[in-house]
Amino acid sequence: MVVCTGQSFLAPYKSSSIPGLRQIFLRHPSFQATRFFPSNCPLPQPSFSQSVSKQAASAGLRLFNSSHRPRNFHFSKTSIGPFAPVYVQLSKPRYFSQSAKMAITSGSYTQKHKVTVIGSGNWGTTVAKLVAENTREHGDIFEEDVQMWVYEEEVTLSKDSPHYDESVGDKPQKLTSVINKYHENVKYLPKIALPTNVVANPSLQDAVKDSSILIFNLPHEFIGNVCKQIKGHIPPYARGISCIKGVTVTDSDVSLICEYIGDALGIYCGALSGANIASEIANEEWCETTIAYNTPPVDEPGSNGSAGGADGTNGHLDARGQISKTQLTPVPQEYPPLGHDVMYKLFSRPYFTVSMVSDVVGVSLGGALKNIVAIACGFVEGHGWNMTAKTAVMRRGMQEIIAFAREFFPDTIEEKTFWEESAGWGDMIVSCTSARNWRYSKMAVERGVTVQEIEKTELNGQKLQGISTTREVASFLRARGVEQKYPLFMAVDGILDGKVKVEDIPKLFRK
Ligand SMILES: NC(=O)C1=CN([C@@H]2O[C@H](COP(=O)(O)OP(=O)(O)OC[C@H]3O[C@@H](n4cnc5c(N)ncnc54)[C@H](O)[C@@H]3O)[C@@H](O)[C@H]2O)C=CC1
Ligand SMILES: O=C(CO)COP(=O)(O)O
Repeated sequence: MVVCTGQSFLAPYKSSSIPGLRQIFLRHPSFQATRFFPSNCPLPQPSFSQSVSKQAASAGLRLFNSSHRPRNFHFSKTSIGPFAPVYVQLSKPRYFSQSAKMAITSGSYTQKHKVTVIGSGNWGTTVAKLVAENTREHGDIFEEDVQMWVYEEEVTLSKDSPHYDESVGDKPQKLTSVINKYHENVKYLPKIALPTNVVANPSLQDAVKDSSILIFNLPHEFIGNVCKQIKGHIPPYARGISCIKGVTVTDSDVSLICEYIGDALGIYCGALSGANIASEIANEEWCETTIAYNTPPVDEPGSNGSAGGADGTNGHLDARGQISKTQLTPVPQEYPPLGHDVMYKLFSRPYFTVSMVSDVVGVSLGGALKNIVAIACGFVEGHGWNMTAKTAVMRRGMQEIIAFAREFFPDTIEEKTFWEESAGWGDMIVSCTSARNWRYSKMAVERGVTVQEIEKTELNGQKLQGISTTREVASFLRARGVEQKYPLFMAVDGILDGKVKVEDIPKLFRK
């Protein structure tokens, strides 16, 4: 970590002093936001950019807005004075660098990361499986066993189940006992063998105890209650990844699930989202995903936990580019440093290609809002229209997702995430052609019943996130008086309510 002040901040970065340094990236929200500059700042906002550009040129460095940075490159965050973060790109991504590998494999860390997956539905169990394969493979970084918290329920194994036991008969059994005995989640991910180091645990507090990495993977409507239960039972330095597709709204505000988790628990939490159908990935069919993780400055190697902002915070920015209210406790130095390289090792599998980025807004909103569009596609197809109508819905839907991101996260949104990442168009396409929200809303229209009824009768406990997300987003937009800007989102809400007909959708777009 290099912290510099005033106009001379580029000097330590000269290529001669840091081998491999060629480019510097400024993270634009902070760059533009005068609030990060104290009143005695010698660099007034308008001239700041020019001044920095000139210095960069004279130092032989290229200077970019951070939204232009290439994919898959690691950026370490440092500060211009105590105010604005800067991303410094070394010529190689860090998780490919020899020194980083050596540091992790040399046995210099006395602690390993313990990993807990919170949730065990269709996707939760699939992620527990792939993560457990990796904790086995990277025994130098992670504890081998992966805890998987299971919302306990009873299941009955039928006579044709390979696990049917005459002595138990058709007596109900606890789902956790069945998972731990047969290494299969017979209810939410049947017929998939789980690694034996996935340990199903019905106690949330016991499952998260001492875990430095928490993977949140359950329907978004349950996250509030789960956070309440685990608050105070996790290490203060824990870090999270949310695989949840949804948002949290009140009438006045919308927040990303990963931010909601971070604020509720006092930790940093990133987001994983992509074109990911759990059953296909569980069968090890190839797919891609996107992980957005903004390594907090306190976790940067060499920061010694003291990457302080001007106001006594530890320099971490929230999803709107403002200094976060959450005061983070650094991951202790006894653990391998928790940044892109470790997260990559935890999730990447030969059949699960991971792209690491730092745009938590794009990744989270893409994953949440495409579920509304998937429901619209199901309605349209159930009505009897085909690919051209669905394409119109997808295009309109993506327009509304981007409009939403621009309206509510104007300082931080990196629109290229929607175009270039699996969490953007990739997820839109798969969700509108083969995922549950699409499939079951199509079925609802075909059968002339509501999607809510189909969820109850056909999904065996699984949830359609698109129903609640549509409701929440529509009510938020209405409360803000901006619903006319989002005709497709509002139409889906109207159809769910029985107030709008599917065949009326095209009328919404006539000028
Ligand atoms: N299934 C998939 O292919 C994918 C799902 N996702 C996302 O992953 C998240 C989790 O979804 P799935 O794993 O598919 O879940 P699911 O829909 O398969 O299962 C529902 C889960 O909710 C749990 N549950 C029920 N009542 C509960 C309560 N009161 N408190 C806590 N948990 C309760 C059930 O035990 C079960 O584990 C969602 O946000 C979804 O959008 C993301 C990518 C792929
Ligand atoms: O998010 C998903 C695909 O990327 C899964 O969506 P469903 O919840 O509609 O199955």
